[in-house]
Amino acid sequence: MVEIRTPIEVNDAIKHVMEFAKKGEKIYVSLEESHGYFLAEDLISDHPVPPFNRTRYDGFAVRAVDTEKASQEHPVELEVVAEIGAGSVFGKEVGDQEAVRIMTGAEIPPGCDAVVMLEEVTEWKREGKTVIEITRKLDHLENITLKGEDTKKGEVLVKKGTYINPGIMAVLATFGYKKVPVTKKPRVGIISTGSELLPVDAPLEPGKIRDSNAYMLIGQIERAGATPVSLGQFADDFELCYQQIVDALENVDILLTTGGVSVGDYDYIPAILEKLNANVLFNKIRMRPGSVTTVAEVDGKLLFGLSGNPSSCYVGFEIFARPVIRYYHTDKPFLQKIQVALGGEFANSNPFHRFVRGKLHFEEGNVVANPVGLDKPNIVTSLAEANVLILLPGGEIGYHQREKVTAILLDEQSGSTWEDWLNDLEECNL
Ligand SMILES: Nc1nc2c(c(=O)[nH]1)N[C@H]1C(S)=C(S)[C@@H](COP(=O)(O)OP(=O)(O)OC[C@H]3O[C@@H](n4cnc5c(N)ncnc54)[C@H](O)[C@@H]3O)O[C@H]1N2
Ligand code: MOO
Repeated sequence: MVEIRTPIEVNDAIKHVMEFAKKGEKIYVSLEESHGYFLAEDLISDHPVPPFNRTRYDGFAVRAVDTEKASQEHPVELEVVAEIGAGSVFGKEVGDQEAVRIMTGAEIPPGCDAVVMLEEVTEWKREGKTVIEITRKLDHLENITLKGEDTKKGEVLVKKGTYINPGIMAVLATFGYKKVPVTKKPRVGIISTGSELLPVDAPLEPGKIRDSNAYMLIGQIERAGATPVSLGQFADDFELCYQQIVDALENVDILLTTGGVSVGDYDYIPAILEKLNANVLFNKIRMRPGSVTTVAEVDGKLLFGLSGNPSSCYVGFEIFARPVIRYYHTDKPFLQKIQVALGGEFANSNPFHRFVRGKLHFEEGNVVANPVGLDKPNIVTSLAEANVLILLPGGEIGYHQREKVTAILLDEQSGSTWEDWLNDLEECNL
C-alpha cells in the first residue's frame, strides 16, 4: 500500500523551513565584482556630495552683484582673470568686475556666486586682456550646484541587506569603496535524479529527455543570491543517489535534489532521507504545482527535495528555497507581491492553492497578469515567459477574468518581511 501523505499549509511549510535559515558572514569583495551581492553594512556618506560648489555649465564664474545693472542696452564688462577646467581650482579671491572662465564640474572660485553660460556672452581681447560682455542680471547662485546638494555627510544612503545594483555601485565608488562589505553567498548544490535524463548536449533517445531542471536551478540559485554547485545527474539508483547526497552534504550549505520525491517505484528520495536519519519537515504541501516538495534537515543543513516536474521544481524553489537563500543576506527574504487583475478564467475550484505562471501587462490603466502556457506541472516552456506567479487560493470557488488577485513578482530584487508576506496573503485568503 502506497503511503498517503497529509498536505500542510504553504505558510506553515515556510515557517518550518525558515527555522533553519542562517545568516551569511561578512566578507569583502572588490567593487568591480560587487554587483549581485548584498551589502553587509549600512552605507553612510562620510562627506557631502558634491564635495564643493561647482558649475553646471561651461561658462564664466562671476560675482552676481557686478551684473546687477546689466541689460541689452547697457551690457556690463568683466575682465577674465583666469581659466579653469574640471579638476582644477583657482585659489585666489575673484575681485570686483572680474570673471573666471570655467568648465562644467569645476569648483566655483572664491568670491564668485553665479555662472553665465558661454553662449550668453560676447568675448574679445583688448590691450592684452580678455573681456566679456554680459547683457542681463544674474541671480545669486545661478547655475551652481551647491556642496551637499546630492547628499549630506552622515546620511544612510543604502541600508544593510540591499541588493547591489549598478546605481549602488556608483554610490559605493563615490564614497571610495574599493572593497565592499557584503554577505557571503551560500553554496547550493544541485543533484538531478532520473534514469530518463540526458546531458544537455546529448541527442534525444527513445524514452529520454534532457535535464532542464539542473540549468533552471542554476539560474534560480544565482538570482536568489547564492553560488550554484552542479553535482551531476544520477540514475534512479538508491545506493548511487544515497552516496552522492552524503558527499554533497559535506561540501555545500544547502542541497537541492530534483526528481524522485513522489511515491513511484523509483522515487528514492524519501528512502534516502530515512537512511540519513533526516528530520523531514514536510513532504506534501497544499499547493499546485510543487505539492510534492519535500524539505528535510540533516545536521543543521537543509535538503530540498524538489519535484522532477519542471514547473513544480521551479515553484517549489521560489516559495521555499529562495527565502532561505535570501535570509543569508537580508531580513526581507520573501518575494514581493502586488495586486493585479486576473487575465484568465479559472472557473473550476481546486482544494489546493494554485501558483499559476503569469506575465504582467498594462491594460486601460490596470496591471493585468495573464497566465502563460498550460497550467500543468510538467510544462517547461511557460517558465520562459513568466515574470509572476499568480496566486489563486484553494477552496470551493473559481476565479474569473479581471478579478482582483495577488501576484508574486519573480524578478524583483527587493523583498518583503514575513509580516508583509502574511498581511498580503491574509487579504487574499491563502
Ligand atoms: N501516484 C502518484 N503519482 C504522482 C503523485 C502522487 O501524489 N501520487 N504526484 C504527482 C505530482 S503532483 C508530481 S509534481 C510528480 C512528482 O514526481 P517526482 O518529483 O517524483 O519526479 P519524477 O517522477 O522523477 O519526475 C516527474 C517528471 O519530471 C521529469 N523530470 C524529472 N527530472 C527532470 C529534470 N531534471 N529535467 C526535466 N524534467 C525532469 C520526469 O521525466 C517526469 O516526467 O509526481 C506525480 N505523480
Ligand atoms: O507537486 Mo505536483 O507539482 O502538485 O504538480
